[in-house]
Amino acid sequence: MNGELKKEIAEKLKETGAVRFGDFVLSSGKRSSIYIDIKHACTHPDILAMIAKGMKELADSEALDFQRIACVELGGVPIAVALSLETGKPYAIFRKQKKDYGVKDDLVGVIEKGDKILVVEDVTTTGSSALSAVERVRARGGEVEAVLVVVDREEGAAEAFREKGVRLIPLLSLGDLR
Ligand SMILES: O=P(O)(O)OC[C@H]1O[C@H](OP(=O)(O)OP(=O)(O)O)[C@H](O)[C@@H]1O
Ligand SMILES: O=C(O)c1cc(=O)[nH]c(=O)[nH]1
Repeated sequence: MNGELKKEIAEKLKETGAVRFGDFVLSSGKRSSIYIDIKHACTHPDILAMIAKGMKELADSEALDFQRIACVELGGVPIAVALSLETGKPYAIFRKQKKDYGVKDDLVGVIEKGDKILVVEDVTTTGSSALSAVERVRARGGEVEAVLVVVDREEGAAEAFREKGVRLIPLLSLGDLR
């Protein structure tokens, strides 16, 4: 991704109040004095469009080869949808929990055996949420090409993915937003 776009995204995130300071409990149970609210930022169409453009540029510059995009609800959803529009590639969403009515599945969309999948996520801290997508893609016979994340907090996710043989590619790191 070009350096200008990266800077522009970081500035926009700060301007819209996506970088919050306080006392936060994170999804993993860890505490933090900073919280990056990409879900909120993505409600602004100009920021969402920039994120999608940045992810497409990053995927192109890393020569990522994929047929589909996948994510876990909720944070990954607007990103997967926007990147799908930007690339023309279909997306799939893993529910946090399987529904016990209707189609009774944990997947919205399609993942075929042998498909190369790009997993997208809003924020990685431990990486646990995005890893659940990696595991579920693999369980369906898909191959994870990489995980693209808007902000990696650099708190262990890259190592966790490396152990699973997956590359974590961040648009931004926490340090870019302080
Ligand atoms: O890398 P991790 O330690 O898994 O933390 C990051 C995850 O936590 C947040 O989601 P959250 O669990 O708050 O759920 P939500 O998307 O439904 O708000 C965030 O959107 C990531 O998905
Ligand atoms: O780890 C988390 O839950 C988390 C951290 C953060 O900065 N932003 C977010 O949406 N989730």
